[in-house]
Amino acid sequence: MTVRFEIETTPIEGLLVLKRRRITDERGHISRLFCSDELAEIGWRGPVAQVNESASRFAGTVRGMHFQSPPFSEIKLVTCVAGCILDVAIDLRRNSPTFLNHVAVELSADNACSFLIPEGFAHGFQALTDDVRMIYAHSAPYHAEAEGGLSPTDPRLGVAWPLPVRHLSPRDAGHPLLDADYQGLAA
Ligand SMILES: Cc1cn([C@H]2C[C@H](O)[C@@H](COP(=O)(O)OP(=O)(O)O[C@H]3O[C@H](C)C(=O)[C@H](O)[C@H]3O)O2)c(=O)[nH]c1=O
Repeated sequence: MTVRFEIETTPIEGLLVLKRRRITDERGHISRLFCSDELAEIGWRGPVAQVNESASRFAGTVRGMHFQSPPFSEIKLVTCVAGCILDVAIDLRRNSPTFLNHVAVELSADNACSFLIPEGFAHGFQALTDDVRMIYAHSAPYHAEAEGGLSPTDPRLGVAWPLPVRHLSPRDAGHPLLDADYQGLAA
């Protein structure tokens, strides 16, 4: 039973939305971004290997769709601490009944929600406001050689970005479209 988070399931097994319970007083509030005890109950095995933060200056910016291949597959806990984004996770697990399906959730500083994304998923987001700030907890360290990416505008993925896609990095703009026999990631 989690105390610090309300857990919301999604149509994809293992992919969860965590709403942080805030402790408020006249000064403002405090909430827990990560809790190993509580997250162990819902799939986060092992330590936090790395925490990243990123800033996206302009609404419309899309970053993604990124993943690390085995043996560096990672669980991600994605949190928006300023502004608002549409966050998207795509199931790349080779034998999953929801293979290549995705879930999109709005994360914002105001709604206090984070996205818990298991191993075997690609992740990306679109900034819906200017001046978005993100915090990521990763269960595995960054390994550039294991990094992979899918095109965020691949029609086969069918992600409905709310705003015109802007400010893609050259790398993200260059991800190839999926070919018909794409097999996804092994467990
Ligand atoms: C993630 C990472 C990146 N880098 C280097 C690699 C590039 O030279 C540079 C920018 O990386 P990238 O363009 O992948 O950054 P984002 O597009 O913000 O990617 C991030 O946002 C998407 C949505 C994600 O899901 C990724 O997990 C996360 O990496 O930082 C590092 O040195 N260490 C790291 O841990």
